[in-house]
Amino acid sequence: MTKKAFFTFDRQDLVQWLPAYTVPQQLQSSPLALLVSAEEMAEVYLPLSHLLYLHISQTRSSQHMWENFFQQAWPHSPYIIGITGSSASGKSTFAQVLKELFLLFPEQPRVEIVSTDGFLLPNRILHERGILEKKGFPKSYDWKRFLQFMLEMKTGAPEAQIPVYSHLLYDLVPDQVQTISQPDILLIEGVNLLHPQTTVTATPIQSLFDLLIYLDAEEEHLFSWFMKRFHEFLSLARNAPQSYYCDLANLPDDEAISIGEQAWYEINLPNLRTHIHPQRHRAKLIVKKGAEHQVEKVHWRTW
Ligand SMILES: Nc1ncnc2c1ncn2[C@@H]1O[C@H](COP(=O)(O)OP(=O)(O)OP(=O)(O)O)[C@@H](O)[C@H]1O
Ligand SMILES: CC(C)(CO)[C@@H](O)C(=O)NCCC(=O)O
Repeated sequence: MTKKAFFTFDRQDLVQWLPAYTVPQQLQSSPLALLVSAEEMAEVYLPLSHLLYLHISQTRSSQHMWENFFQQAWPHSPYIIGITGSSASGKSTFAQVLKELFLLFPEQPRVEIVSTDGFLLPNRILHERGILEKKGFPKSYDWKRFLQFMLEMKTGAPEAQIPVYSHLLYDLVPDQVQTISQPDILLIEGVNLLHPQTTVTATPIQSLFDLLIYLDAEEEHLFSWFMKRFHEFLSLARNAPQSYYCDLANLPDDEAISIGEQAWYEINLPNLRTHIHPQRHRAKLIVKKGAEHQVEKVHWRTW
């Protein structure tokens, strides 16, 4: 990484971003408190949310300036944050933590989370195209539909309906949609948000984000987080016969584990190495996590 292109902060630097902080009561009683400690909230996530608050406020004021200049009301458009990184890097958890913190902003914004998993092509089509083993690779998504959704959001559509993916079904959920109605802040999480996509859509998807965040971690940690979650899916599947993981849950442990490892080494790790990690410098904010998910360093792109 070129040093001049990024400001780098160690974890202990982050507290300086807030004049005074305590973990608000609401957060201590939230289900997320089981995952993210009060210390991590106070030392990392509150300072980060303050940084984002400033960025969001600055974007809003510049919008107001242009409204005055053009004498035109801007369409209702959410501030859109992309959260990207490897499978199991903690994107959905990170998005939920940010959402809880954003809800504490004085403006009380409406906040929604969307996963690009909903824009994966259904297994049937992945199978027809012979790319079921490439799930999560750029070519496994319907980017045109994703772009259409982003444009609807940015141009003030009253609501948009998008497909829903289930890890447990390992496919899109039939006849289920997520309805998004004019949020003020939209968090979008997915593995391949930084990939240029230039062959698929004329507009690069990155141009529709106000800020892109990359969650970075060593491969060995990502692998262990992936396997831990794989075990969680197996235990959930034991009582869910419709789950993709149900058959795996009934296999001897070592066979099930080797199927999980195969998904990591043959799909997610090649995706990380080929498409995801090499693009990380295109993010505005890179958050480096250590073995226990604790944030260790933060990089802010200066251009
Ligand atoms: N800050 C955190 N502290 C503790 N555990 C965490 C944290 N963030 C994520 N995890 C755990 O790591 C695993 C992966 O997290 P998560 O599901 O958020 O990842 P993801 O990047 O959204 O994955 P995918 O893209 O594959 O859906 C989960 O078991 C989650 O509980
Ligand atoms: C759905 C994605 C791409 C991202 O959430 C990923 O977690 C996934 O399912 N990858 C395919 C390989 C596997 O983990 O089974």
